[in-house]
Amino acid sequence: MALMRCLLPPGFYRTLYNPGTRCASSGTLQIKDPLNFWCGARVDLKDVKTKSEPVFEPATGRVLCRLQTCGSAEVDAAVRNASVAFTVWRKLSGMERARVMMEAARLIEKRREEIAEMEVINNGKSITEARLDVDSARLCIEYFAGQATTLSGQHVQLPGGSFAYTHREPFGVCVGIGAWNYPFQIAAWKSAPAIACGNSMVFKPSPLTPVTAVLLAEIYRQAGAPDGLFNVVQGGQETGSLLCLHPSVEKVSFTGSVPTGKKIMEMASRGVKAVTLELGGKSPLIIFEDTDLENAVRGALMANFLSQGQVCSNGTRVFVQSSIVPQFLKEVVRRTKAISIRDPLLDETRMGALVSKAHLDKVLRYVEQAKNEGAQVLCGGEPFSPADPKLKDGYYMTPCVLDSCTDDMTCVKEEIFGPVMSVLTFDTEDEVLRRANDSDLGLAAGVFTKDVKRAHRVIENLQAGSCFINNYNITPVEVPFGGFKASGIGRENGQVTIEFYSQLKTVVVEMGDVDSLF
Ligand SMILES: NC(=O)c1ccc[n+]([C@@H]2O[C@H](COP(=O)([O-])OP(=O)(O)OC[C@H]3O[C@@H](n4cnc5c(N)ncnc54)[C@H](O)[C@@H]3O)[C@@H](O)[C@H]2O)c1
Repeated sequence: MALMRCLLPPGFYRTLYNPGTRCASSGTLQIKDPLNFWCGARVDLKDVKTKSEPVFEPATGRVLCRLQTCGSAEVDAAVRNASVAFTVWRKLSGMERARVMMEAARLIEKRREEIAEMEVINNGKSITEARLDVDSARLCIEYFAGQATTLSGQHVQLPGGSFAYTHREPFGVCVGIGAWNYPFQIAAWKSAPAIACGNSMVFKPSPLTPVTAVLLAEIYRQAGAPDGLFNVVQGGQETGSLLCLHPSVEKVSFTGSVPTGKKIMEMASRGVKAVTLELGGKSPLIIFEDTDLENAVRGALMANFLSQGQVCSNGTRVFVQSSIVPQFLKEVVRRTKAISIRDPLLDETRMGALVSKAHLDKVLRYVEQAKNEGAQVLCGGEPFSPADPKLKDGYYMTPCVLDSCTDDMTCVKEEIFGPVMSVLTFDTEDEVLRRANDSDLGLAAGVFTKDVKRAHRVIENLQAGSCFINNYNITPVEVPFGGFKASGIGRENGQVTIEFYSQLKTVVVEMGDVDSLF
């Protein structure tokens, strides 16, 4: 196995993460920086005139490090490095690529706890969820390692013994741009299909959560990937734009909000580059009166409160059939009030901190606006200070259930991206379908009912890319994930994703003479 070839002198790393002294409590863990990575190593920009900005630990509000953001020279260096890696990587067989990917998956498993802890201190989610995110990243890399070995084309017989064949080729340098809610997982969900197909990647995490993508870069490198196969450049909008507009970039895969997705598409269109867009949602969850109420309540909680409600596919418009509304609300509120909000690094914590102070304030404003527009707060929706004094400056709020919601309210129309469930009542199937589809977004949807015919009929008529029957927010890596309407273009995970990270070449082979008209 190749050791990481560090092009920088020792001593560039400021605070070394030391598992020997690990103390799983917020406010104590240190991150290792710098966080940029290309040429097979972390790159320190401290001598380069570059912008820097603070990175916070949401659980405590403490500054974790200062982020060194990349300008055009750094983006260009990373893209050039990725171009060089591409020339090597594309020539490997699927089996050879798979071997590196499987080794990366093994290293992720070995470092699971460390990666999960880094995710927690940078994102604020509970360690239990962060571990599952790391597992999802590993599984995705394993899955696409398998896909790499099966990439194949089609043989088409033509008249006179002539024939054609097709095969899938990589694009070249792909750019990945990530959101802050699943930092490590997004980096894996984008890089795994990309490199399985023979591409290289330059990845830009959100500036709010820059810490863990670089761990993935180190892991790929340690697993034997060539220098430059997976690079990390840090920064915000400006760095992202430089990546999208770079002439050597062939494809952009983006996860984030709808307004940014539109800008990405516009920039990519200038170079007629392929795009994958994984954007926002305002998804409906429909609960019929014949449902198993216990499961429906569990489903509604999973659809709203994972990752402090900061999940794109969340079913935040919960439509409940009139006859079961009282029982449903009673049980949902009881369980929501019982959610344990504590230090996210503790195993027993079920809800941690929101990603930033600004985002917390935005979510709280949505709750205020909902009240002003006539919604009734059944529980939560307030800033929260956990008992532990070191968490007093963290970004916590109590999970909120809103009743008496109507379709025209802002909380029902806009993606809040926080722990806020809006409950709406309905009477008939036709009515709920019309209301559920009344959105520009179409990421996900769910239905709870014991009637199997109704379940399929409703799903068939829902305008959403990722649908669930009698469960919610289940995302196995074997299953494609992505949205309809303004929620996106393309898919992540599942076999079909190979099509979004490769291009089809057709070759026509003449076995006879050329039949010329001239
Ligand atoms: N569909 C999905 O799979 C999925 C998954 C996670 C999050 N999301 C969505 O992401 C959003 C929350 O994430 P966010 O706040 O980080 O989104 P965002 O759109 O603000 O930012 C996403 C990324 O884009 C970068 N960026 C911003 N402006 C850019 C520009 N002009 N050019 C290039 N890059 C630019 C940011 O730095 C960040 O890395 C929510 O809407 C959520 O639904 C979708």
